[in-house]
Amino acid sequence: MAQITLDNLAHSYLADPASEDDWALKELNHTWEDGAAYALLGASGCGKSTLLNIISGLLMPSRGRILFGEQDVTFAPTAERNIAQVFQFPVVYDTMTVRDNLAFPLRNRGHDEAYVAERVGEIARMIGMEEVLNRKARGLTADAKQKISLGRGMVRKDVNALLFDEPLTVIDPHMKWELRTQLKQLHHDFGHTMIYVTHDQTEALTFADKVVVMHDGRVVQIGTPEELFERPEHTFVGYFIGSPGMNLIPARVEGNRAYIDGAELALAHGYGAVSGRVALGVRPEYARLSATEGLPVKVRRVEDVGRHKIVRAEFFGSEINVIAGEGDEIGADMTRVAFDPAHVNVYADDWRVSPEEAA
Ligand SMILES: Nc1ncnc2c1ncn2[C@@H]1O[C@H](COP(=O)(O)OP(=O)(O)OP(=O)(O)O)[C@@H](O)[C@H]1O
Repeated sequence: MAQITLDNLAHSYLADPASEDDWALKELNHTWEDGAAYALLGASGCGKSTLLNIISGLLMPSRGRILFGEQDVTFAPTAERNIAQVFQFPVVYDTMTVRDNLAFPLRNRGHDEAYVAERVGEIARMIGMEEVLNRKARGLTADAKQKISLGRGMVRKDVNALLFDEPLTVIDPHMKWELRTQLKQLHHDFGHTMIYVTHDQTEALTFADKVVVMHDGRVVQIGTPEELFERPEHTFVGYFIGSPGMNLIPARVEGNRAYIDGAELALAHGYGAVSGRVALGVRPEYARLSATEGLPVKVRRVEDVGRHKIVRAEFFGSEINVIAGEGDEIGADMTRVAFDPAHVNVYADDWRVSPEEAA
């Protein structure tokens, strides 16, 4: 297992990049801790595969270095990096049995048969394939084959890192949850450094210790699921994570006051002079409708989604979402919305502004 350091890393697919937009991966400095589980999360085209391919050695970066531990592997081929990879679609040997597929990476490294048998047994148990170890992979469902790919990716204990590129794409929805849970358990048991690429926030948040959120070729935040929820560093994180995402309310901020179209709101913290395109970010979970308190709002629609209600409303000409409890009555007198001040974030030009006392 190794710590992975990305040092001034950047990549452009163009020979002669001129503007910011020409960089598929904008400059990135970060150390991925040894043994941690990371998810790389972002919308299609944001640069996830570019970063993963640089880490795996399929792509040489235009700038910067990548280190595994102390070793500079920037220009080392994939085979020399000692990593295991699991891709979107299963990569299995159809003519081999499930057992031989799982054993392949170990035999390849010259492990003795006793160790191979023990380890294959352990992995088969974890992916629930003990009963089919002697079957040929041919004829198994796509789900089962992808489980073999996952098992094969995890069979070696001595890899520097395990890289997953949207590995649950072909998995039946009802099995996704189960496999994700198993992966988390495997990570817990074996302590591999894992990097898991996905555009699905649920996958990212349930799998990872730390989520790396990418937007437009840039890493906009690296944080625990809780940090991403409570303190999105960029409006994209607020919008992309959460269902519905964070409300963004254009405002003017002076000290510990915010002004929305002339209406005044007290903030929990003081801010310096905030300039640029300023907005308040409030998650729907931290907004509540009231008959007496808060600023005026017009309820447009209430969606009952089972565990809670999503209220779609109009607030100073824009849409605002509020999450209400399952049993909450949304009466006609609910014409105000109040925010929990401790959970209001301030943004300037899309980046979160730190409160003065915390700066
Ligand atoms: N081989 C390539 N040549 C030129 N441009 C590329 C190449 N591969 C990717 N790009 C561009 O680089 C940007 C980042 O793409 P990348 O595939 O890394 O994103 P992604 O987040 O992995 O997307 P997806 O989830 O759709 O795979 C995109 O604008 C894409 O069009």
